[in-house]
Order: sequence, then structure tokens, then C-alpha cells
Amino acid sequence: MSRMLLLPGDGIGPEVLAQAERVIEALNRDFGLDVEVQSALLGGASIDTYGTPLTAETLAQAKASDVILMGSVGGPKWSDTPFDRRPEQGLLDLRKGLSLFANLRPAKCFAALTDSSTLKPEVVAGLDLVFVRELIGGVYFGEPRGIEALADGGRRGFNTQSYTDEEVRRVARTAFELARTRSSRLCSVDKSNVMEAGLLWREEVTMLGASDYPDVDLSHMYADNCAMQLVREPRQFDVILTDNLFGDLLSDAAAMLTGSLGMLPSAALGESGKSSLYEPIHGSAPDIAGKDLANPCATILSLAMALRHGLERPDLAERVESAVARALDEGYRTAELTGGSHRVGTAAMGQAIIARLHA
Ligand SMILES: NC(=O)c1ccc[n+]([C@@H]2O[C@H](COP(=O)([O-])OP(=O)(O)OC[C@H]3O[C@@H](n4cnc5c(N)ncnc54)[C@H](O)[C@@H]3O)[C@@H](O)[C@H]2O)c1
Ligand SMILES: CC(C)[C@H](C(=O)O)[C@@H](O)C(=O)O
Ligand SMILES: [Mg+2]
Repeated sequence: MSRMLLLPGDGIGPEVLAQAERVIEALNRDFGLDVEVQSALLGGASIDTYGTPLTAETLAQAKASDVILMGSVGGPKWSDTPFDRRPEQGLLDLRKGLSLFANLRPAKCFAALTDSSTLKPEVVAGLDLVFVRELIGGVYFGEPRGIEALADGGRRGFNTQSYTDEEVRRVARTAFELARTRSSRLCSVDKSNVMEAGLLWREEVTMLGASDYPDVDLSHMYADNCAMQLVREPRQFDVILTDNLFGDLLSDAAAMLTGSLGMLPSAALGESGKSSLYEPIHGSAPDIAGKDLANPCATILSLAMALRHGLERPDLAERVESAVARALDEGYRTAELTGGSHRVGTAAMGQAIIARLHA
């Protein structure tokens, strides 16, 4: 028996996670999955109940779980509170508290959605790349940070971009290992032309590649060029290794290559054998929350990643991914996706996927 913790969060989080939960129930009932599910509050929902976005109990519960599946956190209700009491801080504390340093964000264009991208079909058809985003370092966590009053009466906001050699090496290892299971090509993305932390990043990745992964074809790219190349010719990439902030930005941009932000799953991994966290890359989408409009595919595909990486059930991961592909092939589309023949809401999309688990 494996243990899974569900953290629905805020906005569309509970809506999309409810669909993933139905998939888990179906897998437990019909396909030999043996997962015990618990739920807890995270983000704004936790602030409203406990006054803090992540309680010590929930963190302990997460540590005691094999895998954690999260919806999304945040929203306008909490956007005026100090950083340490914002919903997003709960997620950052969870990632840090579990030492989840490597964030895999696959951007895959399903055949049925080739026409749903804002880019030409011939640019995105067959796209299949993965970001390996460093997740618990960089400017998100660097000190000092703050907003201070200046002598002239003005104010200064400041954050610190910081990486140690070991922080770079451990996430780079994940990326090199992943590249070996794919086409053995790795592109490391940084701003080593501008930042010392970027220069150290490039040097460490280069040294690690030369010493431990000479078989992997390593290239480097500046982050601004990478943003441009992603929309110019995205299929040149296979595995992209990058830092916390660039990975956040570039993965949202890459989402549109696949048709929608609502399609991209993610896996946050730490040391093997420890708990890992799975979540769609999108946010709480306050503009569509509570309307049965959200696309649950990213969350259901995140569950597939949990089955593959955390629960050692690659067979069930493939079953879930195939069910998503089939639902799309048969024309099921949530509101934000173009094309298709069955315009459905969040719950009906979940149902369409569950119905295709058996095929
Ligand atoms: N991992 C997370 O929990 C996470 C990620 C990103 C943003 N956020 C938070 O979410 C809140 C809203 O942020 P935002 O509006 O900038 O980003 P967002 O990702 O919530 O939404 C951006 C746009 O994409 C659409 N969208 C997102 N997910 C969708 C889905 N599954 N189906 C259909 N459409 C979808 C939204 O309707 C919106 O128009 C903020 O508080 C932000 O901090 C949380
Ligand atoms: C909500 C926020 C902390 C988070 C991030 O910036 O990492 C989100 O944008 C993401 O992509 O998971
Ligand atoms: Mg993001």
C-alpha cells in the first residue's frame, strides 16, 4: 500500500484535483493500484482555516507520504498579505521542506492538439521536450531580500540570485540522467553573460558533463535566446536544464506550444526514495474558478507522472496518458482548447478520460 496526499489548494485547484481523484479511484478499483489517499489544506485554503499557508502537520503528512498531488494555490483574496503569509509561500515551503530540487516539466504536443497551438501546426507537431527546472534555489530563495526605505524617501526592492556549486550539480545530474534515457542531448540555459550565478551555473554543468557524462551532447544557450528559439523552432530541444526563475517563465511559454497551459504536468523530485510532489504547472486561474471550465488534463497527467516516478507503476502511467490522448483524439475539449467536436466542462472531461482507461 502506497500513501498519497492530495492538496487541492485554491481556485480551480480543487476542481481539477477532484478529476484526478476519480482517476485514482478507478485505478484502485479496476487496475490493481493500491494507494491510500489523504487530503490536507494548502495555500489560501490553509490560511483561511489555520492562519498559515502550510502547517507543520501538513508538512509532516507530506513527508510521510510516498507522493503528493497538488492542485494550485493563490488568488486575489490573499494577494495583499505579506509574502510569508501568502498562499504561494506555502507551496515554496513545501518544495523546500521536502528538498525537491528537480522539477520535470514535460511539454508534449498531443497529436489531436496540433491545431490548438497559437503556432503553426508544422512548428509544433510531435513536440516532446522536458524542462528540468531547479526548484529550491536561485532568486526565489536567495538572501537578502526585502523592500527597504531609502534616505531620499524612496524605496528599494531587492532579491538575490544565488546558486552554490552543489545546488547546480545535483539538478544537473538529474538532467544528464534524463537525457541519457531520451536522445542524449541536453541544453543548459542561463544568463552567464550577465550574472555571476549564471557563470557558475555554466561552469559547473560543463565540468560535470565532461567528467561524468561525456556521452551526452551538451549545449548551452542564453535564456533570452531560448525564449525566442522555443517559439521559432521548439523541436530542436529535447531536455532543457535551467534555473528556478527561467524554468518558471520558459515552461509557461512552452505550454502554449502544446495548445494550453491546462495541458502541462510536472514532477518535483528530490533524493530517491523520498516523497515527491506532482502538480499542474498552471495556477489557480481565478478568472475561470468555480465555473466548471478548467482543463483537468494537466493534473491528470501529473498523476501519471506520480505513477511513473513515485509509485513505480509505469504501466498505469501509460494507461492514463493513453486515456487522455484518446479523449482528445475523439474530440473532447475543455473551453480554452480550439477544435474538437465535444465541448465539455471539467467534470465531463474527467469522465471522458476515465471512460477510456479501459480501452
Ligand atoms: N503552482 C501553482 O499553484 C501556481 C502556478 C502559477 C500561478 N499560481 C497562482 O495562481 C494565481 C493566478 O495566477 P495567473 O492568473 O497569473 O496564472 P494562472 O496559471 O492561474 O492562469 C493564467 C491563464 O491561464 C488560464 N488557465 C490556467 N490553468 C488553466 C486550466 N487548467 N484550464 C484552462 N485555463 C487555464 C487561466 O484561466 C488564465 O487565463 C496567482 O495567485 C498565482 O500566484 C499558482
Ligand atoms: C505559485 C508559484 C510559487 C509557482 C512558481 O513560481 O514556482 C508557479 O508559478 C509554478 O510554476 O509552479
Ligand atoms: Mg509558474
